[in-house]
Amino acid sequence: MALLRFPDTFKWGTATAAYQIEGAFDEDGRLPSIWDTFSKTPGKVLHGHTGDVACDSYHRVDEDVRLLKELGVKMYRFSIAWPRVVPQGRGEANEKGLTYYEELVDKLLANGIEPFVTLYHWDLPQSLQDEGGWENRATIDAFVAYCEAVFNKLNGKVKHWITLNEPWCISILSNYFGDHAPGKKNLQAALDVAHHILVAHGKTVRRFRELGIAGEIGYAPNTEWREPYSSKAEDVQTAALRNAAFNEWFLSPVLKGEYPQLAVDWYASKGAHVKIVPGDMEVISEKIDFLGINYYTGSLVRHNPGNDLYDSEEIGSGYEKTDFNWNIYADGFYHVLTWITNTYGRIPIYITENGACYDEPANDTERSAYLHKHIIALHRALESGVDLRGYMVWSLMDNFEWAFGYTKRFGLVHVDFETLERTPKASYRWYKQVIEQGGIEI
Ligand SMILES: N=NNCCOCCOc1ccc(-c2cn(C[C@@H]3NC[C@@H](O)[C@H]3O)nn2)cc1
Repeated sequence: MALLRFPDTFKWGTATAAYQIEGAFDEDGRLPSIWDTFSKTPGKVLHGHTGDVACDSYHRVDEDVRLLKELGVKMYRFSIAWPRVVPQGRGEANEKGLTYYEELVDKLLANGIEPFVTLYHWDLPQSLQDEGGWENRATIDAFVAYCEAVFNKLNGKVKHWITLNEPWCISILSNYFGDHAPGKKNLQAALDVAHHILVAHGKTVRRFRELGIAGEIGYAPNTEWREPYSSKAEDVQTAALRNAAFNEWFLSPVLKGEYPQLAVDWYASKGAHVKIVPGDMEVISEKIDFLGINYYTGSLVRHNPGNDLYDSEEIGSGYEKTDFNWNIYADGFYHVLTWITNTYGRIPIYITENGACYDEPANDTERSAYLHKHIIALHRALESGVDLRGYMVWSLMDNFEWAFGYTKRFGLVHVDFETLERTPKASYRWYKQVIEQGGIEI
């Protein structure tokens, strides 16, 4: 057996998000988010599950920090709930909300764990949604003001900041497919949301620099990798379109100041357009310090007119799948990372999410096998010149997996949602060893 070692500077971590783990949905001044509304709307979330209690992490900071310490991670990515910090969405900040996060950060630092903060992980204050949410450009400045309140509270303690998590999910999944909050099914609305969150990202980066906040700022798009089923022109074109619409749509505006023309033209053929105000693209492409990349899956695709928004069909057969019914496609991880570097130039990259859903604890060796495959792909990318700085497993613990509620388990730690008891899984022990040895056996 050989050890695939990562550089000593490479940071191993894990990740969670506020609405998925905190609970305490109405405590200490928190007001509803769009996910409180969505999860309480019949038929939106499996079994009517909500984030009211979740993993009760709001009340179990010491227990969760202990799990992180024992795991041996050097960084922990979590998100800050806007509805706790500025409950009305704009206006007065809630000191109890800010203090909760300061205490969490202090406990992480006291345990030698670097906090990696996500400012927006989907929990938009409902009061802003009542005014149009991200479809309304006014929400952009509300977001910048919320971020400024957090920057000022945690400046000097938090050194890595992420503006948005998975802009594709925030915009397309939530406003075209309607699977996530607020559950709209309108392509123009989805493109409006996508553009406004990108402007909000850029304005926040600009404010971060103006305020002279310590540390680095980036953002975390989710990526997938689509390969053409055949060398037929229509299949090659379809794969290019899927990669443009999923990956480039949220990378090119930030890293090149332009939308991918292939997808712009495709959406125009569907009657949808990006409403760019002069100056927007310069704001969106305000230089970032690092890129967070989330990767889970990919597939072959082929041309299939009318099958979906992109006249495409994903080929699922022939791949092992996780319990999320996603292909296990580790080569796609290598391809997307090298493609990013070749397309946009060398930029520091943290893997801000990679992980697998296996619902039965007995299948947890499958989770370790998934991680093993993807860490090999990561090492290949590193060896190929990708500037990889760290890797965070999604997720530290089983949690509220959005429209699937508590039925889909991504955690290294099992959570009994009746008792809230945490139990490290075999994959927790496997990952602990990876961290200790700084790499994996092959
Ligand atoms: N109605 N038709 N729908 C068709 C459209 O579905 C096609 C694809 O849908 C998707 C795509 C991607 C996801 C997803 C989930 N995670 C895991 C979370 N990441 C952030 C963190 O919070 C984790 O929980 N990352 N990505 C979900 C659904």
